[in-house]
Amino acid sequence: MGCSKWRAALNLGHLRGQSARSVFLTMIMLLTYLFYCLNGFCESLPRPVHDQQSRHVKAVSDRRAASPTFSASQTSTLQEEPSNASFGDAPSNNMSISNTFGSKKFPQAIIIGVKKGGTRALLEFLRIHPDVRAVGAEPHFFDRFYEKGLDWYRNLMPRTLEGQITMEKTPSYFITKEAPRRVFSMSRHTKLIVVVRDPVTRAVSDYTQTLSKSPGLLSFQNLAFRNLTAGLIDTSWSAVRIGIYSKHLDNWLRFFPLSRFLFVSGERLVTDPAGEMGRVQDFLGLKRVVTDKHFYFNQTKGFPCLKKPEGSSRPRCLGKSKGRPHPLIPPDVLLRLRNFYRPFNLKFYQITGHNFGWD
Ligand SMILES: Nc1ncnc2c1ncn2[C@@H]1O[C@H](COP(=O)(O)OS(=O)(=O)O)[C@@H](OP(=O)(O)O)[C@H]1O
Repeated sequence: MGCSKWRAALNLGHLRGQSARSVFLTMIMLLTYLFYCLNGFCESLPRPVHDQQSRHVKAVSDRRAASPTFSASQTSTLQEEPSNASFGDAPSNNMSISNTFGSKKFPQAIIIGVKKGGTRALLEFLRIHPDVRAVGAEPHFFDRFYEKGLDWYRNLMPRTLEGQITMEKTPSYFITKEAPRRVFSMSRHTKLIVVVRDPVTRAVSDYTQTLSKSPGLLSFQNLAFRNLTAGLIDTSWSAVRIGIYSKHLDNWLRFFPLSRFLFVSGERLVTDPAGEMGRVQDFLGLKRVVTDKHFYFNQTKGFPCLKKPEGSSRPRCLGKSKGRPHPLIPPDVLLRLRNFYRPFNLKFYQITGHNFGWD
């Protein structure tokens, strides 16, 4: 009898010991996760900018607690210093808000345009690269939110580790008059990427987007022409104006040398994404990690898609608003528009030293 009681007691003790061990292990796991999150590693997925704005308040208090350390993590070409100290409380160099797991830095490279050029595709393709970290949403700092200040802007950026490049894309920067001066003030060394696409197709794509939001919109030709019978193009319509690339580029060239730009062909980004990504990675001083192994052509979508996008192990194409069918525009309307753009295109080819083949 004594023996069986002891055996039962021993079994129970064994069970209690096991459950205590699993509670202990769970606690350890929870604590590790908590520590991991506190250090910003739960933030790897892109958040809407507004969400990030609300976190700004917390970040300001974080910053007060953390002593800023100069980031020696970047290579010499990518290490930046804002050249203009006139921004009220703006930092005098790219001091980083650092912790053990990286720090937030100003972007060393920005995709500044053009709207409907293929900017989202380029950013998503770049994000596969382990040395690139980018904001998912468009920050619109240099056009809409400039008064919020550089600290606000930097705080939107993801944390980067040594050797990683911070990036963002906001296609409207390319046509914003004040943007070149503002970007220059942040850093004269910022690398500028412009994805350009045939301005006629781009205009139709732009129109398609507006039409999807306002179904009662006037026809393309009604908006594109000041006088339809005389064939006078309405350059005040943004869908037309954005495509005058040479004019917008002139504005940027007053601040940045041509060597600071990379012009990516929106057409080649579709027909040869790996080839175009090779040029982009070279320009950014990155190892050519993103190659043809990362892409496959999705027949249904009619566009290249990623085999393994950032943070996922499954293939993924861009959303429905990217690569959607365009309404049919009368050929004579397109021809007139093409004739309108020709001299501007030629000037653009001349400046950039690259014939994009739109004419
Ligand atoms: N891989 C892939 N998948 C889908 N779409 C692709 C891709 N590569 C380039 N494109 C072209 O990108 C066009 C949208 O350009 P943007 O991303 O610059 O648009 S936006 O300015 O951010 O709204 C979009 O324009 P539309 O075809 O008019 O929808 C596409 O032609």
